[in-house]
Amino acid sequence: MQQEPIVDVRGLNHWFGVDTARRQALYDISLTLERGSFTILMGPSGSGKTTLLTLIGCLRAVQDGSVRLLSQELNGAGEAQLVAMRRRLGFIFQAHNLHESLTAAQNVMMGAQVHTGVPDALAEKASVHLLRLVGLAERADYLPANLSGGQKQRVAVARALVGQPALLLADEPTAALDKESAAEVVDLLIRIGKARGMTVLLVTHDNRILDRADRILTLEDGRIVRDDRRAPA
Ligand SMILES: Nc1ncnc2c1ncn2[C@@H]1O[C@H](COP(=O)(O)OP(=O)(O)OP(=O)(O)O)[C@@H](O)[C@H]1O
Repeated sequence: MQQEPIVDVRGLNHWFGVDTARRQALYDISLTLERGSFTILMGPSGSGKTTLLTLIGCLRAVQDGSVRLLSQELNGAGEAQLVAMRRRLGFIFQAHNLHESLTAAQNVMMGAQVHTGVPDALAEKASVHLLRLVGLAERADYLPANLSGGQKQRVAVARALVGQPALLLADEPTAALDKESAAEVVDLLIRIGKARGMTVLLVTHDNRILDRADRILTLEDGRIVRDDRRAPA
């Protein structure tokens, strides 16, 4: 039996503003994301990438069309359902958004606690494991101020993964990184994503990482204008 996709978007439209200021940002978007796939969403500034990512990520309400996420319809979902769905996702943003007063391990632990309300001892164990996975076991007790940009983003990756999300949404996660750190972060996401069967949707302008995706979706003026797939490496 064919598994339902992790994300199934049909005929999605979205508008911002009211009255004469009302502007359509997305037009009739349809796409599916299969389990374990790594998809890059690219396109010029203002083309609607973040809007689409935030709709799929339950960070804004669906106005028109259908978004099915982990087999649940988001159009018409109440705030409580959206909050519950968000807990099942992982997010990484351009700014790592780490708490400066907490160590790397504590930042990752917070991710575990927000997601699952698991006991401290278990959350700590999971955090240590994740930091090892992203190559930062030695720096678990460092504050963010004492980590490089790439290391901070790797902590953010660990934090996003600690809740074992089925879907990871990343918005420009490599924009602030040098070439080597950007490649490291993307390779980590791919390696861990494949190992866990996690689906990744990554918004980027960063041409340096395009060749790593299974699939590249291109948005222009709120429409998907290209859908390039390549055989997994
Ligand atoms: N909160 C908002 N209020 C009004 N208009 C918005 C809002 N957010 C986005 N828009 C508009 O919707 C369109 C799509 O924006 P969006 O941020 O999704 O594009 P993007 O492709 O992610 O751009 P960038 O690469 O610059 O981040 C743009 O025209 C933008 O001005």
